[in-house]
Amino acid sequence: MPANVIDGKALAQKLREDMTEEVSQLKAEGIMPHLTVIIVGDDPASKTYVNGKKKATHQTGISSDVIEMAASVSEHELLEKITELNQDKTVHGILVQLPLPEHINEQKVIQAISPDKDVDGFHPVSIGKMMTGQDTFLPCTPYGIITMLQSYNIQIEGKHAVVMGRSHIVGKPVGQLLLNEHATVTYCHSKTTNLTEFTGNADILITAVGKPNVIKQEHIKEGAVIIDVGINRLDDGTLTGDVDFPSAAEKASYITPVPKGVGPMTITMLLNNTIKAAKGLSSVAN
Ligand SMILES: Nc1nc2c(c(=O)[nH]1)N[C@@H](CN(C=O)c1ccc(C(=O)N[C@@H](CCC(=O)O)C(=O)O)cc1)CN2
Repeated sequence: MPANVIDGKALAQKLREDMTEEVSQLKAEGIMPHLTVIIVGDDPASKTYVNGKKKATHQTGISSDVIEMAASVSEHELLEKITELNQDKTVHGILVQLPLPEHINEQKVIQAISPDKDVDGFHPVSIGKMMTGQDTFLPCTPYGIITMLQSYNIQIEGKHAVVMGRSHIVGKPVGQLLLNEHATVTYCHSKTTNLTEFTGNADILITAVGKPNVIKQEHIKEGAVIIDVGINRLDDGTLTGDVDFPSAAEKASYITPVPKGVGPMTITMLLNNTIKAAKGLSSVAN
């Protein structure tokens, strides 16, 4: 039987409708959630994602602004801007779009953001809290993946989840969140040998490697849940994931498409985190 397709776009839409309600309630209480996004340089993909964030906040009633900095900006200048935003009580969430130019130390920048405003969930304080199962901002793409699985009533507990990729943004945190939900987690990466031994054993397979169509039907287990985080733009301009969708869909039980799978959930969870930040700040103020 062909797989059920997990419709990330529709789920994101539904969640955003609920968030719009919540934002209007917050506004009625005198709280105006505000997100500030910093983009450095003019990478076209980053610009698209930042525009998506701006549009999504606007549609949900969250106020936002985008600070554009030249690719030549110094690390010091960027850190100063973050310090200024940390002190600004009208700003609830701060996000620095990644990647940054090579002369800027990404970790230093992430660590400069106040953990109270870390809506990306990348600060070591947020990561430490996530690892110890405490309430915190969760990284948006991994959080979106868990939300998708839960919304489709896909069992995580006791399942073997295999994560391909070990980036700070997706691979590592999604494995931790799956572990928090009581999955048995295996990480695979570029140095893993006998990769198909692992992928073929996965009840839940998360691919975040950025290589078009590397996972095919023969690499997966019958009935597996396939979550494709890859966003690969082909020469003809079309987007494709890490998974060969048509062949894998014949064998999987659930599968996410690219586009309109995991992608729309990333920005949705950012909205969720911004609302959470706004609520947190209000309780501090009261
Ligand atoms: N500070 C951050 N930087 C980056 C993050 C992040 O979470 N925080 N993640 C990615 C990029 N990203 C958000 O920033 C992102 C990626 C993909 C999508 C998305 O909706 N994709 C669509 C396709 C869009 C297209 O046509 O290009 C989909 O898959 O349907 C949203 C956000 C790296 N940087």
